[in-house]
Amino acid sequence: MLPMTHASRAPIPAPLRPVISALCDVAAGLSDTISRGPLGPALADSVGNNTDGDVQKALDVMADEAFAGALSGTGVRWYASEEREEVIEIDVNGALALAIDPLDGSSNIDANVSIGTIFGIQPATDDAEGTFLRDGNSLLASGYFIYGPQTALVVTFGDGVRQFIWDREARQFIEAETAPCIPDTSSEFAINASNYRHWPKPVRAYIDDCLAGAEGPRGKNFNMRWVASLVAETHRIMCRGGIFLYPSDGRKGYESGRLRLVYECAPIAFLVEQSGGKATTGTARVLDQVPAHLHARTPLIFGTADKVDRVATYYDLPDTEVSALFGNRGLFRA
Ligand SMILES: O=P(O)(O)OC[C@H]1O[C@](O)(COP(=O)(O)O)[C@@H](O)[C@@H]1O
Ligand SMILES: [Mg+2]
Ligand SMILES: [Mg+2]
Repeated sequence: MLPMTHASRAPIPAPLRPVISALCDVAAGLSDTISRGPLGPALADSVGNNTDGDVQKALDVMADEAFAGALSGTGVRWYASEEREEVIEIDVNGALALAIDPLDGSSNIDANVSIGTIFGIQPATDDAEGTFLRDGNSLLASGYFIYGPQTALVVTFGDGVRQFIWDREARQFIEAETAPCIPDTSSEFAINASNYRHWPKPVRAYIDDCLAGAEGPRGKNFNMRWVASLVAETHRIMCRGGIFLYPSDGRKGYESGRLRLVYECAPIAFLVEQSGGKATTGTARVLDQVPAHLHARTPLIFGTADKVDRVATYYDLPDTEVSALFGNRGLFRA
């Protein structure tokens, strides 16, 4: 089903309509299944491990198979999924490549907390894997479905961000007149604080300064959120600003953070930039990163532009300054 665009907005670019339509069909079905919770099939059961060693839940596999199975005839040649070791070919004549995190936030399936699907679409080359091992500047579109109190599609085609809400009665995604636009100011940060001891010093110093609130170098109070669903954190930040951090850390396997560049970070970075925000690794723009391999991870810091810029300044500070509790950091108050 093609989502219904708002009268005041441009049509969806013609070459992308079949694939967006297929993604919407699958997402609508997933939304129904997810919303039935314990009345439906067991979605949160562990069914194995993916190539990265992540535990796969039944819904991870169900979503991956549903998306892969819906793409014939949509112009998609290559399908790369977080849940599959290798790229698969859908249609030899297709001109598009789809990277997807079929089910994001799978630790929240059993808890009735918002989860989602993240995707990025780029032109296909003849090289299956090589198509995806390019920087994010080649993205034609990216977006996410959020399965929450509302099921919604938030998407960019490179010309701003658009939002389509799933109308359960009309059984149609209908475009809202307004799309989320990251505000310039916010006092919220999102990070999994249980990893504090593993973080790099600049991140620790940044969070120390937020936690110190009005009595610290920033001279103002902050609030913290952590949903553990990247789509839910992104949606909140798109709607009301703030910053999200999943840095690299000292744990084995987290040297480049947790989140995957191809399936999660680049698509989210494209949306965030199109919404007026910024997305970096802490020191470099996410969309300029070239994945070393299909499942490569990268640190991800995104949100309100000046907050993301501020984190970068902590990476530039001399070691003595980031190590000291507050040091002279009061010199750059909020
Ligand atoms: O459990 P942690 O380490 O806080 O990680 C939470 C992060 O992991 C993720 O769940 C990873 O995505 P998947 O659920 O697709 O593996 C993100 O949605 C979330 O931001
Ligand atoms: Mg994910
Ligand atoms: Mg996933």
